[in-house]
Formats: sequence, structure tokens, C-alpha cells
Amino acid sequence: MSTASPMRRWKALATQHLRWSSPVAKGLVLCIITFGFVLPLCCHKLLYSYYYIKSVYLNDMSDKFLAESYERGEEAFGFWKASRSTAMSPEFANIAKGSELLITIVTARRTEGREFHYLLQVMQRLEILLTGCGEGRRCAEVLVCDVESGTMENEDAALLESRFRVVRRTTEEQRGNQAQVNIFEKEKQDYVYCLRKGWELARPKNVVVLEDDALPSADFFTVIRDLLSRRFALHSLYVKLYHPERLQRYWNPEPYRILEWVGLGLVGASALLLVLSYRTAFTSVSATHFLFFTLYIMVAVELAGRHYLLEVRRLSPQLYAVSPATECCTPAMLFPGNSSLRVAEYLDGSFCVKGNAKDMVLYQMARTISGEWAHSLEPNLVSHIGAFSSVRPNPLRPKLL
Ligand SMILES: CC(=O)N[C@H]1[C@@H](OP(=O)(O)OP(=O)(O)OC[C@H]2O[C@@H](n3ccc(=O)[nH]c3=O)[C@H](O)[C@@H]2O)O[C@H](CO)[C@H](O)[C@@H]1O
Repeated sequence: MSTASPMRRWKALATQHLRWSSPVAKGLVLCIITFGFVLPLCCHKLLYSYYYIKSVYLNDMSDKFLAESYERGEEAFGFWKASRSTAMSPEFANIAKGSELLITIVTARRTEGREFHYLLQVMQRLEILLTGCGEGRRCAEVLVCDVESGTMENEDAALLESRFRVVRRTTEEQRGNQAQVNIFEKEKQDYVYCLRKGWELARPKNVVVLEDDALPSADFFTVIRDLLSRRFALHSLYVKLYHPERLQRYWNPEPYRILEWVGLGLVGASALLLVLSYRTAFTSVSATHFLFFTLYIMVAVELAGRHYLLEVRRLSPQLYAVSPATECCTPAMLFPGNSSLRVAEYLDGSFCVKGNAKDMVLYQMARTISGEWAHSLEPNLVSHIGAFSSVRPNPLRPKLL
């Protein structure tokens, strides 16, 4: 029988495990090098990584973002002003009925951030993309829905009238909409108005509604076409085309994300072990090794930033992932079939307030109404360029995070 004290036995065990050649020590060194040196070095400038050094980079990055947006806004303003004097053809002003896709852009006049001309930036991008579907046909019909009903004109929307169809409430409709409501209820009513107006004018097969600060990506129409060809789309109330990047982490738990996370860990660990056993003298693969490498990969991708991993999916429209809808935000929404009408009806039956704006109401709807399903697309199909909100108070100096 051993006479050594428990303390001594524990020390002996610890020394044995922490010998440089032992697997525990090797694992520890690998973790220190990866998480303490390699990842911080590679990721400290990545905005959506845990290693991002906010105190050093955030102010400069935010200012750069604002400066670039301002420049794009100026350019778009010049472009649309010139288009008026050169009498650009009003090609998109006539909306064909029964088309495959209608894009409705909801816009209100901004008091703050007006000089960024968000709407004009979005329309300039659309102008380029709309003609990229080949054979001289346009990719979609377009409707600009100007919900401004104050005494001030929405000048940016007015600038687009020579090229696109711009709708506004008639004086009669405005009179019927004069009841004093909070801004979130007004925003919802405006959205409902635009959904219905789009349907009335175009009777489209599908609808995309963009908020006026949602800048479409280059593959916008290709991905939409691919999405609409997938079977799930037929049964969807809506597909969200944008979710804020800061909420894309695995640690913003959504059940499907946890599955993706574990799956990635398992695949990554298998690949790593395969390479290790092929390239080195690493021969005895045990369950502990497998568990260690699975966790290692999971922690590494989370710390580096899931957002950057999602970007790889842009390689092909088929790689874009669809999952159950997430809660926040509605800058870009696809309403397949005639679901835009159902959504308008559902929204009409609800009342929005601060903390329960139209995005939350929509999310709750899809969860509670039986037979309705809602989805989200990843990665995002638009970038949110609106540093200034038209429904919430704005900070003096907007930041990216
Ligand atoms: C990026 C992001 O997180 N955006 C969300 C945030 O918007 P934001 O706070 O970023 O506001 P925003 O200025 O982008 O406005 C959202 C939309 O509402 C429109 N508008 C504005 C004022 C008005 O009286 N009527 C009107 O229809 C405006 O033209 C735009 O299309 O919160 C909203 C809900 O409150 C939506 O969920 C937005 O998707």
C-alpha cells in the first residue's frame, strides 16, 4: 500500500502531465500560441472580432466610414442632379404589372444625416444592378415610396422622379392618416402603406422592400433569383435579407447557430487530425484529442468572428444559408408570392411603440400565427449605410459599434 500523502501524489501527477512532451502541455502551448498571439495579431483590426481593439481603432474607423458615405452621397447627388438636366429616359417610371419582382424603397425625409443622401446612394446602386440581368431586360420593377407627409419636401425622392415611379399619399389619404401617433406606429403605418401601394400598382409575383439606407450588394439580384427558386420560399411569410453584423456571433444564441458551431468544430477537428496524422508522427487519435480539437476550433472561430466566416459564402448564390428568422431589423425584406399583402394585414392589426417596433411585431407574428414561417438569409444582401436614424435620437458622433 502506498504511504505517499495525497498532496505528494497530486504533485507527482501534475509534474507528469506538465512535462513538455506530455499531451496536456502540448495542448496548453498550442492554446497560448493561438489565442494569445496568432489570433490577436491577425484580428485586432477586425471590427466584429472579440480581439478588436475598440479604444484604438473605433473612432478612426467610424470617421472613415462616415467620410466615405458622405463622398458616395455627394457623388450620387451629382449623378441624379445631372440625370435631370440630361433628360435621362424615364425607363423605370412605368411599372409593368405581373412582373417577377418588385423592389419598393421606403423613404422619409431625414432631419439628421440629410447630407449623406442615403436614398440617392441606394438608387444609384440599383440603377447599375437593374440592367445587369442580360438581354436588355430589367431585373425588377422599382417603386420609390415617399412617406413624407410634412410640409417639407423629401428633396432626394423628388430628384428621382424623372427616372423612377415615386408614390406619395394623396391629400385625401394624408387627411385619413392625420391621427397623432408615436413615431414607431407611424413608421409601421408607412410600411403598410408602401406594401399595399406596391401591390396595387404592380401585382408582382414577389416583393422586396428596402429601407432607404439599405445598399444592395453586387450579387443582389442573382441571389434573390436563387432564393426564389428554392422550395422553402413558397412557404415563407418573409425572408430577412439583413441582420446586424454585431449580432451574428455564435454567442448570440440561436438554436441553428449552435448546431452550425458544433458542426464546424467537428468537421474542423476531423480535418486537423487527418492532416496531423498524415504529416507528423501523430498516430494515436483518441476521443480526448477529438474533443480538444473540436473545442479548439469552436473557440477560435468565435473569437476571430463568425461574420468573417460567413463572408466566404458570397462565393456563390447557392452557398447563401437560410435559417429561421432572427429578431431585429427590417432594412431589406423579401416577401415571396402575395405574402406582402398578408404582412400588411397582420401589421395593420397591431400597434407599435418604442421597444415593440415593426421588426419585433413581424418576428412575433411569424412565431405565433400557425402556418406562417419566416426566414433569414446569411450573409447579408445589403449593407446598412444609415449612420443617422430617422426614428431614434442620434449621437453627436455616430460609431460603427
Ligand atoms: C439597421 C437597423 O437596425 N434598422 C432598423 C431600425 O431603423 P433605424 O433606427 O436605423 O431608422 P431608419 O432611419 O433606418 O428608418 C427605418 C425606415 O423607416 C422609414 N421611416 C422613417 C420615419 C417615418 O416617419 N416613417 C418611415 O417610414 C425610413 O424611411 C426607413 O425606411 O429600426 C427600425 C424599427 O424602428 C427597423 O427595424 C430598421 O430596420
